[in-house]
Amino acid sequence: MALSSVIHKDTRELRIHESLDELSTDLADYIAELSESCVKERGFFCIALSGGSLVGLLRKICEAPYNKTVDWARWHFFWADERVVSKNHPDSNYKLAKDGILFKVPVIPSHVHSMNDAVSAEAAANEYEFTIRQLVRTRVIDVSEISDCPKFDLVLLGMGPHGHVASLFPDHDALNEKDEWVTFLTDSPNPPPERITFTLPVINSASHVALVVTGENKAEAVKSVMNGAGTDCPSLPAQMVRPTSGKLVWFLDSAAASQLDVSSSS
Ligand SMILES: O=C(O)[C@H](O)[C@@H](O)[C@H](O)[C@H](O)COP(=O)(O)O
Repeated sequence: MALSSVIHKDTRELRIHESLDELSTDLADYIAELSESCVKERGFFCIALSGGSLVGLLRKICEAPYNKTVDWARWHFFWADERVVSKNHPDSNYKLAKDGILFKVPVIPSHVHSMNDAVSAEAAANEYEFTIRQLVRTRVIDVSEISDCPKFDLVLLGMGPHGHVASLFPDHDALNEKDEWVTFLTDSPNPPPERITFTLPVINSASHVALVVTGENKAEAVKSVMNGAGTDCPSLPAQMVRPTSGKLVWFLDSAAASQLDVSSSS
């Protein structure tokens, strides 16, 4: 598989691909390797998904050889964010993952930790945090040595054209949430207005975070994030994603990377 270029920007790794097919294969390789090492080390692989184009780019991990070689029975699925709609609604991130991934590979139904769609956003957020707390207590989910936050093995995020990640939008109060692991919003600038989301402390406590960003309309935000200094940048939530002790990888296509200076590529 031809990896177009790998760039290191301080602690971030950028993997830039000429085609979406290459990107999807590299993403599958990356996740399969991570799953293997986490299962060997801890017996589980805890992965949190977001919505959007990311899910389509996970298609290769559902195909040969990964559909047979990955130890799916050890996977636990979570959502980094969810829209407050019923699970069979076209806007549901659970439905997106169910149709795009969960139907295609041998997952264990009790390992699929989706959010409750039958209660209010607030109740569903509280319930989800409670579920995560139980799984931290039993060490299905690892715990951060630095905070008492859950340490997901992998949090997969997309990024909106204005730099939002999960359901953390530019200049929104949810970016300031330091105590809760899961929060909710009723005024999302993108429809639907009600959403549930991991908070930044949880995202930044993960042992691996991958941002999967494609398309020309993301190029400017990608450039701003890469050139921005510091993480105190509520106008650009993606810049606030900097795992405390974990690894951060950006999977980009050449359109999303088109405004970057790639002269330092290796
Ligand atoms: O439910 C959501 O809205 C998503 O989790 C959101 O954070 C998404 O990942 C970005 O908006 C990027 O989406 P695209 O890749 O489709 O642009």
